[in-house]
Amino acid sequence: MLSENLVVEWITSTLGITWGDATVIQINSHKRIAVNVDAFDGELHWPSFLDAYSAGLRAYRGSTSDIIVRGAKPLAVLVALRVPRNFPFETLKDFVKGISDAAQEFDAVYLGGDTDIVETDSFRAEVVSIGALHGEPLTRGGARPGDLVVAVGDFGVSSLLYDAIQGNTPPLPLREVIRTWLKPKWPPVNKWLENTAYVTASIDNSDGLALSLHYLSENSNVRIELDEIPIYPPLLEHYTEKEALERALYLSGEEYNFIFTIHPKHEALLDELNARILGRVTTGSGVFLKGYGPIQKSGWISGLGYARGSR
Ligand SMILES: Nc1ncnc2c1ncn2[C@@H]1O[C@H](COP(=O)(O)OP(=O)(O)OP(=O)(O)O)[C@@H](O)[C@H]1O
Ligand SMILES: Cc1ncc(C[n+]2csc(CCOP(=O)(O)O)c2C)c(N)n1
Ligand SMILES: [Mg+2]
Repeated sequence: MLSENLVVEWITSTLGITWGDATVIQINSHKRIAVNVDAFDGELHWPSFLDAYSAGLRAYRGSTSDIIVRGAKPLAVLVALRVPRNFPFETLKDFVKGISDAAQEFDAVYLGGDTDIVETDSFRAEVVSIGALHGEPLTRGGARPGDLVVAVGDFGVSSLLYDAIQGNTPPLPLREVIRTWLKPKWPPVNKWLENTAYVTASIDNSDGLALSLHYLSENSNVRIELDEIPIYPPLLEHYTEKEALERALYLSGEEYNFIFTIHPKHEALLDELNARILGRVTTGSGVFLKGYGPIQKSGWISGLGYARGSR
């Protein structure tokens, strides 16, 4: 049986592709662009509570998050669509408007794309996001001992939402949870782009907090020691503290929180970036939380669901 990590490990090692968020292309000695493609799949990324317009916003932001987290300013987007023949046209229009409006927030141009109409009932959009780099591109590999580990927003919204729609929680103000889930937890983007020179490493939380922290730790060859996790407060109302913590760590993908590292002499910037200190980078390996111990390398792996990662 196939899983994302099995396939991606084979492709990247066979073709010599560097594992990471968006890829960077050097245009000439002083110009670089960042490019990312991300699929928005009707089965995997479009839960029933999501209206078509919001799905379009998310499809754009899911792809564009990867270029912003590398320090690039969004410039343009291309979208390939695979649409079932019996798909409601109005729903499709709303989806495309969502993408277009999300791009407009950054003055990014919707340049073009491709459309296939198919007989099956599976909808899919591939979103290519292109951005301009004005400084050095950020990677997952630049964290150094002594740096602060920081993040924007709370973790675990997805876990609460998926449990609630399956009827596994007591009734909750779902609208509010969905609104929080829809918002990418990025720093104010202009402030972020002005200050990427002070950031040493970065990643966005698409596959869960624990996996994201392990990727930072492994790529930077450092140990991460955390003092606290910003848990989405409603989780603490519905689960025990340990359960809420583990949900935030291991079941928290698709939230797009920016997680990054920064030298402590730039701590004053954190307010402007809406970021909170979770802990510190030290020498060694692994990810640890005070009072909890080692954090497992576990999160969302396509094909396995929420599972332990090998990579
Ligand atoms: N089909 C593919 N061909 C070539 N490279 C791929 C393919 N699928 C994934 N990769 C590469 O593998 C790495 C991991 O991919 P993945 O999609 O998990 O990136 P990510 O940024 O972690 O994901 P997300 O879309 O959740 O933000 C990336 O460097 C990506 O470019
Ligand atoms: C029913 C249900 N359960 C769980 C999830 C969670 N989920 C789906 S894709 C993904 C990671 C981001 O995708 P990608 O890595 O492809 O960008 C996550 C966390 C869901 N959407 N629906
Ligand atoms: Mg990513």
